[in-house]
Amino acid sequence: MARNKFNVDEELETEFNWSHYKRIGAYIKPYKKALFITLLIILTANVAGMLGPFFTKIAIDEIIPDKNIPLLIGLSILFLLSLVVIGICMRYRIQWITRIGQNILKDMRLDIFQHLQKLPFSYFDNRPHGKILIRVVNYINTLSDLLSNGLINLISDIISVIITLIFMFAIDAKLTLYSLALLPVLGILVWVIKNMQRKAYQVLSNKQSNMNAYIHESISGIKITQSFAREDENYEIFDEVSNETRTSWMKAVSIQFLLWPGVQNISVLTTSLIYFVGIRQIGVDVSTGTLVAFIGYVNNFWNPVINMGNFYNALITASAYLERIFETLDVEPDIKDNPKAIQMPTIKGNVTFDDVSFRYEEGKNILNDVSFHINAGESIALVGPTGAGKSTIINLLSRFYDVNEGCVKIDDIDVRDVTLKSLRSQMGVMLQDTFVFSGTILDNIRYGKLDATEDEIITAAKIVRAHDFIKDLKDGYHTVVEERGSTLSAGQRQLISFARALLANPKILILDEATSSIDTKTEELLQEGIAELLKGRTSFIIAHRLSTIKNSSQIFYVDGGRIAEKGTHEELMAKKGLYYRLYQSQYDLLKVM
Ligand SMILES: Nc1ncnc2c1ncn2[C@@H]1O[C@H](COP(=O)(O)OP(=O)(O)OP(=O)(O)O)[C@@H](O)[C@H]1O
Repeated sequence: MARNKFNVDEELETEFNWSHYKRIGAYIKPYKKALFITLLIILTANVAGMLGPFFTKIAIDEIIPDKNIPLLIGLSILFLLSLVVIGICMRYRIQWITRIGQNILKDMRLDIFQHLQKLPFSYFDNRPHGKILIRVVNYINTLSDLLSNGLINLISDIISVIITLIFMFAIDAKLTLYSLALLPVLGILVWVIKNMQRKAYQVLSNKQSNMNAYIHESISGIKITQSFAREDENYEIFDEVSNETRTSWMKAVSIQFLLWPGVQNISVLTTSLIYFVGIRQIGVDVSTGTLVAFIGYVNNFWNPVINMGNFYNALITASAYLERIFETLDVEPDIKDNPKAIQMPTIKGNVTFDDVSFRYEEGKNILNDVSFHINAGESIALVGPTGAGKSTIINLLSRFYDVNEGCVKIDDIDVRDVTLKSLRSQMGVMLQDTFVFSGTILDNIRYGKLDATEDEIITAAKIVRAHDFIKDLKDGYHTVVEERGSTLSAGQRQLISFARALLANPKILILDEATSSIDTKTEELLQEGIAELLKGRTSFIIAHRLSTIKNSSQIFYVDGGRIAEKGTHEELMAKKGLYYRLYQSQYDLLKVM
C-alpha cells in the first residue's frame, strides 16, 4: 500500500462478502451452548407470549357469552402466570445475550490486537496510526449491538415469526395468507436500499477513520503545534475533516432510515387489510373473537419482521466496518517465521552482511551491496551523514525488515531461517526514540526481563547511572510515569532504557543514538557503565558524537547506503578520509564552543 495521509481515504482491498459471514460464524461457534440456553429462554417467553391473544379469543367467543365467571378468573390467573414467566425469561435473556455479545467482541478485539503485534514495521510506516486505532476500538464497538442484541433478537424473531405463523394458520389459514400479502413489497424495499446504504457507510467509515487519524496526529504533535502557534490552522483542518464525517453520517443515516417507515407502513396496511377482509367477510368467515385475536397475532408477526428489517439494516451498516476489521486481520505479516524456521541457538555474536541491498520502497535502494564480517565480542560503531543508512543496517540485523538481495547471518545462520522470537529475545535494541510505557519506573526497567527482582533492577540502574536520578524522584523506583514518559527528561528516558537493555542481558546489543540526549558529564559516567554493558557482547553503536565511539573495535563510515570506510579510530584518522574530516569538524566545533 502506498503511504497514506490522514485525509486520504483508504482503498478497500476486499469488499464484504459471504465468506465474511462464515468468519463471524467462527467467532460465534465457541458460544454455541450459551446461545442454545438463551434460545430456550426465548422460546419459553415466546410461547408464553402467544397465550395472551389465545386467551382473549376464548374469553370473547366462549366464556363471556356464557358468563362463566370461575373460568374467566382461572383464565386470568393463567394469563398472569404467563406474564410472570415472560418477565423472568426477559431478565435472563438480557443477561445471557450481553455476556455472549461482549465475549465475541472481546475475542475479536484480542485477535486484531494480537495480529497487529505481529505486523512488521512496514505496515505501521504506511498508515497513520489513528487509522489503525479506529479499527481496534471504534469499529469493533459498532458491532457490539449487532452481535449481542442483534444476533439473539434475530434468532428470537425468527422463532417468534414461526410460532406466530403456526398459531395464525391454526386459527385461520386464509386470513394468514392475507396477512402475508404485502411481504414481497418489503423484500423489494430492502433490496433497493441495501446497496445505497452499504456505499454510504463505506464512505462514512473512511471519513471517521480520517478524522481519527487527524486527532491522533494532532495529539502526538501537540508540542510542535503549540511551539509554532499553529492552533488556528489545525482547527481549520479539523473543522474540514469533521465536517466531512458529519455530511457522510447524515447521508448514511438518511438512507438507513428509509427502511423503518417503509416497514411500519406495510405493517399498518396489513392490519387495515385484515380488518377490512374480516369485517367484510371477503372470502373468509370469522368470529369477532378470532378477528381480535388475529390482529394480536398480526402485531406479533410484524414486530419481529420489523426487528429483522432493523437487524438487516444494522448488518449492512456493520459490513462497512467488518470489511475493515477483516482486512486488517488478513494482512499477512511479510516478516514472519518461515515454516522451517529453527530456534536460534545461543548467540555467540559473529555477524556477517553478505552483499546486502535493501529498499523501503520500490525503485529507491537505501543500501547497496553492503558486506562485512564481525567477530563475536567486537564493538562496531556506525557513523556517517544523516540518512546514510546506519539505522537501516541495524534494522536488518534484528530482522525488522528483510533484505532484498544478499543475506544477513548471525553465527553463520541466515536470520530468515530462525524464529523471530528466538532471534530478537537475544538482542537488545535501544533506539533513538526511547519509549517509556505507562507504569512505574520499576515496571519499565523490568520490561527487559519480566522475572527480574527489585535488587537486580536497582543493580542494573546503578551500572548505567540511572539510580541517582530515580532515587530522587517522588516515589523512587515506584514513581508512576506517563505513556511516552512525558514527565521525564529525554536523557532520563534514555538511562531507563539502558537499564532495561542491561537487564535483558542480550548477546548482541544495538545502541542507536542511545546517548544523544544525555549531558556530557553523565555520559562520561555512563561510558563506564556502557563499557560494562558491552563486555563479552557484540555491539553496534550509532553515534553522531564521535567522542563516544573512539574505543570501538571497528568504525564503519556509512555514506549513500555503502560502507565507505572502515577501521579503528587511529587507522581512519591516519587515512585522512571522510571519517577524519567528520572528526575534525566536530573537534573544531568544540574548540569554537
Ligand atoms: N520506514 C521507511 N520508509 C521509507 N524510507 C525510509 C524509512 N526509514 C528510513 N527511510 C529512508 O532511508 C534512508 C536511510 O535512513 P536511516 O534511518 O537508515 O538513516 P541513518 O543513517 O540512520 O540517519 P540518521 O543519522 O539521521 O539517523 C533515509 O533516506 C530515509 O529517508
